Amino acid sequence: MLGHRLEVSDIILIIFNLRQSPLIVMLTVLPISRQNKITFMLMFSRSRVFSRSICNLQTKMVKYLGQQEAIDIDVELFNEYKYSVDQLMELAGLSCATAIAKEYSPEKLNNRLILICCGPGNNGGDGLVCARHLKLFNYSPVVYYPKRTDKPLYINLTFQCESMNIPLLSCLPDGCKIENEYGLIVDALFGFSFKPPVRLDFVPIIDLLLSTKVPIASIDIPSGWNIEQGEPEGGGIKPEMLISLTAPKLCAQKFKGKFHYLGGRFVPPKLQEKYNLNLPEYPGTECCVLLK
Ligand SMILES: NC(=O)C1=CN([C@@H]2O[C@H](COP(=O)(O)OP(=O)(O)OC[C@H]3O[C@@H](n4cnc5c(N)ncnc54)[C@H](O)[C@@H]3O)[C@@H](O)[C@H]2O)[C@H](O)CC1
Ligand SMILES: [K+]
Repeated sequence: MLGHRLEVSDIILIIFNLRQSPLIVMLTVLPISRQNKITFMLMFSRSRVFSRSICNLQTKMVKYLGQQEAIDIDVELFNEYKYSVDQLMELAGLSCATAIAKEYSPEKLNNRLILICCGPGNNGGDGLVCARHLKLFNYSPVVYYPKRTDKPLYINLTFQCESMNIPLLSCLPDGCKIENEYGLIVDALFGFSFKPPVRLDFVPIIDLLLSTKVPIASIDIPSGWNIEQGEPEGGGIKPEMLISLTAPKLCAQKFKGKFHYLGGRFVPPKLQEKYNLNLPEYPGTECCVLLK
């Protein structure tokens, strides 16, 4: 033990111990030889008290998922836990609308419009649900949904928006109109199944998100970002808000905007444990929680 060389990992362990143990703090100031001091610390760092402190630390850290892991959890929710897409999408979209309402009051938006940009997959579906709930919260959402899906779920979601007098734009408003009339853009273009680079038909809308000064709230993934690495080379969109769903994906570690929320409070405890998600506590009955 006395011959043990002090390595970086040991120093990190000792620092963690400082959080938990007055004994270690004492050791660092006691007038005993440096080598003995290190020996005591190393012994202690391998003790049960230490393991507990590391355990506490780990349970507090929410897990950031890789792309395949996010897909696996999704598949498991549907196949093993028998949820339907509609159920989860409704909860996901509601949590997005709720998080948005927490940070962007109608007064803060000067009662301006909210543009909801919806993509061809489930991320776009979350956007349609979010639009409907924002309308119920007394906002004025406008949907841009360029590549519609003809599955009944999407036909119904679109119909529900239309029947609530939410305008569905057939073409993208020009940049000037957006700056003047819109207070927020919701990016529901691509989620965790996105494979870069952005295909040609979505380049104009991504370009608009790249150049606009209107704040952007991205659902699950800032569209165009690599799910694991984050912003693409040459720069990507810079949302002010990110609402991660189920659990944040790795790219969320690179998010530098103001508000990072977690929504999609539907993961059964057994599934959370299986994937060590370490999800934060949702306050009371809230459907979203602020991570940063
Ligand atoms: N379990 C959950 O966490 C839930 C998440 N939800 C949301 O669903 C998305 C993931 O949905 P998915 O349909 O798998 O994929 P996307 O929405 O990301 O999009 C797929 C769609 O996009 C096209 N596409 C892919 N790459 C490109 C590209 N480079 N250029 C253009 N188009 C592209 C692809 O062809 C498909 O059409 C998740 O992020 C959450 O937002 C559920 O709502 C609830 C359960
Ligand atoms: K998105």
